[in-house]
Formats: sequence, C-alpha cells, structure tokens
Amino acid sequence: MKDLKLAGLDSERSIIEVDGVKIGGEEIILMGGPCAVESSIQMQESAATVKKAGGKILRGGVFKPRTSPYSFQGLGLEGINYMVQAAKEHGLLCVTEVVDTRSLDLVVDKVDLLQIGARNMQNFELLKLAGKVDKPIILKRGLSATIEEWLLAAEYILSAGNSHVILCERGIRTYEPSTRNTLDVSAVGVAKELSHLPVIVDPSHAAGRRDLISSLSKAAIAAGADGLLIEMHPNPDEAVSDGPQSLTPEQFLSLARELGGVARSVRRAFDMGTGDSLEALRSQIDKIDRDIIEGLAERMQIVRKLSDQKRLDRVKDISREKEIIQRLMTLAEELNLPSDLIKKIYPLIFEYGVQTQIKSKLQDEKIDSSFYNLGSK
Ligand SMILES: C=C(O[C@@H]1C=C(C(=O)O)C=C[C@H]1O)C(=O)O
Repeated sequence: MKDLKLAGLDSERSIIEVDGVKIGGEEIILMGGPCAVESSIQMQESAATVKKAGGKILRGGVFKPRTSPYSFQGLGLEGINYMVQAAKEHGLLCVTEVVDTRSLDLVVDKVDLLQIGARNMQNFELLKLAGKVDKPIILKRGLSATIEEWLLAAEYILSAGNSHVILCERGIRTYEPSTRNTLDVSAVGVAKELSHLPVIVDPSHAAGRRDLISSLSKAAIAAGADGLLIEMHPNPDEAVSDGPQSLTPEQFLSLARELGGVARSVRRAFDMGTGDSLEALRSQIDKIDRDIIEGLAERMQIVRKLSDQKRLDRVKDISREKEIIQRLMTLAEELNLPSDLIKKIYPLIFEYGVQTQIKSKLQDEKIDSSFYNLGSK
C-alpha cells in the first residue's frame, strides 16, 4: 500500500511499552472501564474490578463526542482527576479520548495513553498534534473508514513524530441493524498484515449490546488482537452513557477468566488477574484443570481411533512416544515448566492410550468373531 512509509509492515512488529505494560507483545492486554467518567466512586470501583480481572489499563471518557447534542457531554477535567486517581491507587494505566486540540492539551500530561475516537479518525489537525506528543495514541477505526484510510490516519501521527500508535477496530457501519456496528474481525488480520502496529479490539462499541461481548472478545483474540478495550460499569443500568453495552463487574471478571483459555489456545499470554483472594485463584485453577481434562479426553478419543490402523502387536510404538516426549520437554523448557514433569506424566498417558487401543481392538475382534460364528452356523 503506497504512502504507508512508517505504518507499513516492517521487519519487526512494534511493541508499545508504557510503564512495563507491553502492547503488541506476547501478552494480550485487557483494558476496561466505563464509557463516561461519572464520579470518583464509580472510577474507584471500576479500577478495582479491572485490576482484579488482570487488566492493565483503565478507560473512561471525559469529553464525549455524542451523537445527540442533548446527551451527556462528559465531566471534563474534573472527571480526569477521578480516573487518574483511581488508576494510580490500583496500579493501572489510564486512557481517555481527546476530541480536539484543546482537550488534548488539557489531558496530555495527566493520562498514560490518549485515544482518538472513530469520529475523529480523519481529524487531520488532531492527528498531527497527536504526532507531536510523547504519549501512545489508541487510534480507533472510523465508522466508515477503509483499512487503508485507517492506516493513513496512523501515518499522520507517525509522520509527525510519534511512533507509538495502537490501532483499534471498533466495528464499522453496515446495513445490519441488529448490532450497533459490525465488528470487522478480519480487519485485525488485514491491519497486522499491512502494518507493524499493534491492533486491539473494542467489542463494546461494535456490538452495542452486552450479550455479545464475550463471544466477540474471544473472536478478537482468535483473530490475533493484541488487546481488548471493554466497557464495564459498576451499575450499567444507571450509566449515563452506553449502559446497554457495558458489562457488570461480575461479567467482566468472569469474561477475563474465560479469555485466558482462548489466549492459551492461540499461544498468547493473558493475565487473568490474581483477584488476590484464595477463592479467585482457586477458581482460575479449576478452570485450567477442566481444560486439561477435556484436552485429555479428546486426546484419548483420537488415540482410540488409531487402533483401526494397527495390528494388535504393534499398538505400542516406542519411537513415537520418545519423539513426543522430546518435543514436549523442549516446549516445557520454553514455558518455564520443569521438563522432567513431562517424563513423569507422559508414560502414564501413553499407557492408558495403549490400553484403550488394545481394548478397542479386542472389542472389534469379538464383534468380528461373533459375526463369523453366526455366519458359520
Ligand atoms: C497413539 C499411538 O499409540 C500409542 C500411544 C501413544 C500416545 O498416546 O500418544 C503413542 C504411541 C503409541 O505407543 C500412536 O502410535 O501414535
């Protein structure tokens, strides 16, 4: 794509690091918080939930570009202070949207990241100014922007001198009215193919309804997203904006736990939070144990199928077993797991695998012979 001189794919992907939080690295970063900052207590509760869920960045809008001029327009600077304070107390970073050059000037020294929203994606003066600041910019894709236009908007920021741009897919306008926008999952892959910049997904604005947030978040991770920006409110029914698409704190926490499993399946890291309580940690362990047993059950079913292709005296295959152990020991080392654990666990798994194949063969033979006996009568 021409003119993507700085945003275009480089030899290396960009990792944007803010106070130890790396966006675009191995870990998928969770960001959450209400659409609009409403009060100090609301931000304190939101920050506590984001932290507990393993999130790294607190979001909250104080300048709201609303569709209607009569909708709540945001608390401005008063709101920023509530968010900054809550983020600080909970060890989180914070991000807010800037809507014009004035709002950018007002918040740039207070927050850790700035967001340029969908409606301002082609506000070129704002993009140029964002290129002059020393803060990462989350650049949302415009409502009807092509991927090329989105990347060119990023190019404006990059070419003005700020190399810290994070792309955010938040749904585009289509003819489909059942969701607020249509999440363009393929945009994640396309943007990552064309550009070295990290790509995150905001499923909340895409869907406009909380019942879809979980599945869209999972889809985003599977599609390669480097982070998720999810709306969550301590009491969505009373939210001044976007209540219907905001998760409750409980939903946010349980979603974070589920996302860990999806991230694992695509070989990405995901912090499911410590939740700091024994109960929260045990619930994470329970979830992983379930994944392990389900994986083992699936493995056993496949192993069993292999029996059709082997002679009874060839069921055990030592060279295949050695090859598996070797490969998994290398993987274990990479994942900081003691490799001798593999040597202890796998022979048992193989033993049961061999037994199940033998049983399955014997059963088949019994059926064969009874069939034969029947036929010879
Ligand atoms: C499944 C197989 O049969 C046996 C069971 C194995 C396993 O559980 O992975 C590996 C080798 C064999 O001893 C196979 O041959 O692949």
